[in-house]
Amino acid sequence: MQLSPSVTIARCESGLEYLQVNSPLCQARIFLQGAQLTEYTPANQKPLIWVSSEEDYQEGKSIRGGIPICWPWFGVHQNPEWPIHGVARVSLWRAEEVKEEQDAIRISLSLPMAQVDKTYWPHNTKLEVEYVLSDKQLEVRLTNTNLGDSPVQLTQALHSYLPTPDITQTSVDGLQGAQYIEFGEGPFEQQEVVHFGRETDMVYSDAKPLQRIRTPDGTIEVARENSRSCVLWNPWVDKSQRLSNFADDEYHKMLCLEAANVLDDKVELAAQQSHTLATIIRWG
Ligand SMILES: O=P(O)(O)OC[C@H]1O[C@H](O)[C@H](O)[C@@H](O)[C@@H]1O
Repeated sequence: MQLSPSVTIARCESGLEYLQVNSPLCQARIFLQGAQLTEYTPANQKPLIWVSSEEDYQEGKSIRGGIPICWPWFGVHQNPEWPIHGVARVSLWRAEEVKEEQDAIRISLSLPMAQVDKTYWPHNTKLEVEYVLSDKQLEVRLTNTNLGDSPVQLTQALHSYLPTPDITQTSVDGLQGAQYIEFGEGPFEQQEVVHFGRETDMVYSDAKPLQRIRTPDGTIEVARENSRSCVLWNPWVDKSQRLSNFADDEYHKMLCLEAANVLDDKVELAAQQSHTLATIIRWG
């Protein structure tokens, strides 16, 4: 079904629905499950988003790649039985609006709260995401609004999977000076540009709002708004073997740099207040 001149809605083999953008500005794909973007390629440039070759797009299962939306908690909940990274990434979102402007396509989706089990999220809030897709950059804006009368707290992340032709020749600049915890230890201070040679799972607090990832294919810039924390992840050899929908050697070809609100940077919403977490990703 055609939604606008450049945006159609279609279904993949396993049955999941997605919005497909085929525009002179870019190519992109956003699944309704999780409101998860799995493709963004600006015109005449290389893809900026990575998805596993083993992904089979099953209902109720998180897609390995793209930008999973982790909400209303990031990582393992204090009740370890609850799903890691919350429930938004496996819930069915609703497409709200597609707007084509001269230099960008705006797509917004919302998560109907009826989709969310009240055990996990008993609060009266609204959750929306807007994708702004141009020929230069991808912008993702995740807005929480507290519709209730009492304050609400949450943690969250835009868990961006980014491509590299070779992780051993990839580095991340712009985290120097930030504190991080890793595998439950720390805080440590990031002294240098980050290189990859082992499992990496760093949760940074108070990181600068822009990082540059240098890969043999070029520099990827990842900026954040209303986010002091971010997560840098590569599963390396052993964890790759344990991950769902992930080939054993795929850690060579990806990394995640995730715009987050975690640790001391959790979102605290007073009654009727809104907060927008954003990440902006582009070739530098
Ligand atoms: O396998 P998932 O539930 O998608 O989680 C994938 C990864 O997400 C984040 O980056 C966490 O920091 C990692 O510890 C976790 O392994």
